[in-house]
Amino acid sequence: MGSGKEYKIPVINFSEENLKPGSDSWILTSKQVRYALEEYGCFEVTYHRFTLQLHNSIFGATKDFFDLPKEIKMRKTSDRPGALGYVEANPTAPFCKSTVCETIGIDDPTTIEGAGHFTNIMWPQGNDSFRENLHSFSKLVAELYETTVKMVFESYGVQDQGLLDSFKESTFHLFRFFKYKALQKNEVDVLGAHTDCSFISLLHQHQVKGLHIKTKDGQWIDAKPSPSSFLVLAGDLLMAWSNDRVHACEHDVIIEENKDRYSIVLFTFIKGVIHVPKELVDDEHPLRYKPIDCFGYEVFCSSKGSRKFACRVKDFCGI
Ligand SMILES: O=C(O)CCC(=O)C(=O)O
Ligand SMILES: [Fe+2]
Repeated sequence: MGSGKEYKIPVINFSEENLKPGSDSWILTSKQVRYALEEYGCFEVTYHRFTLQLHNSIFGATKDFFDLPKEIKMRKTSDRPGALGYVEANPTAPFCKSTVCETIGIDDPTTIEGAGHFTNIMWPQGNDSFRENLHSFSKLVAELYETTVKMVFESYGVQDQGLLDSFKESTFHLFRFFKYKALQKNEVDVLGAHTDCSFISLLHQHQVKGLHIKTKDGQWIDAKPSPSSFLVLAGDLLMAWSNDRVHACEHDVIIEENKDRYSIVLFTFIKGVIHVPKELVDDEHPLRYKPIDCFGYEVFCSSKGSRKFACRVKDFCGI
């Protein structure tokens, strides 16, 4: 089939040793990250600080949320333009084509205030364990994001520490829990192939498989769930920032099992405008994108009516 090449999503270990900036193993790991993002638009990352206990407690919290009555889940939690809170299976909705999926968006879960704000709306009487799980888990995933960004900057020779710091300070985190209700036998449910409009998305699945990744030459490969790893996916904004060096990862969720499937995604955006760094523009790679208003792009994507809109980022800000 295709080129006959056997594809496997690259696995990269963010061990303590590999994460010492400047060390040989840091440089090697950064090269692996860049290669994976350019060739696959994604990689699987194992992280020494991520324990089985954290995996179990965050999915416990996810289930607690979805067990709430629908009228509570539907409460408004954000005034941000373009924010989508609770979304239920609706094959005509731009965001959720699946017939069995429900999902909730949580703004800013890495701050105590953000985690507390969401928790208090859903549980006005308080739910300390939910708030704690949400906050500690999302902070850990944000560490993976920050390390990935630092490695990407360095591996492209973007040395401006001010630029890196301002990226870090202006990152906006949007967390999403997903539940796909168990299917009846012989049914198949599909979310719809798409790339994310984020800068980077970090995804974690619970037991039931479903995520598929499309390779550059059009083959689909399974991204199997693992309790100890995350998938790091390049979104449209990273592709644009890299002046098309990084490949935005096209993916889909296809469910074939008659068990509930849970997944969690941390979508990261940059508040404000980003531009292609000068280090990534040369004769071979002329500038392909105008400066990008990241939230404007998110609103543009959700207003398009379809997640399949081809190469949305080029329509939004391509040159
Ligand atoms: O449920 C999943 O595993 C992924 C969901 C997804 O790709 C998305 O919402 O962008
Ligand atoms: Fe996605």
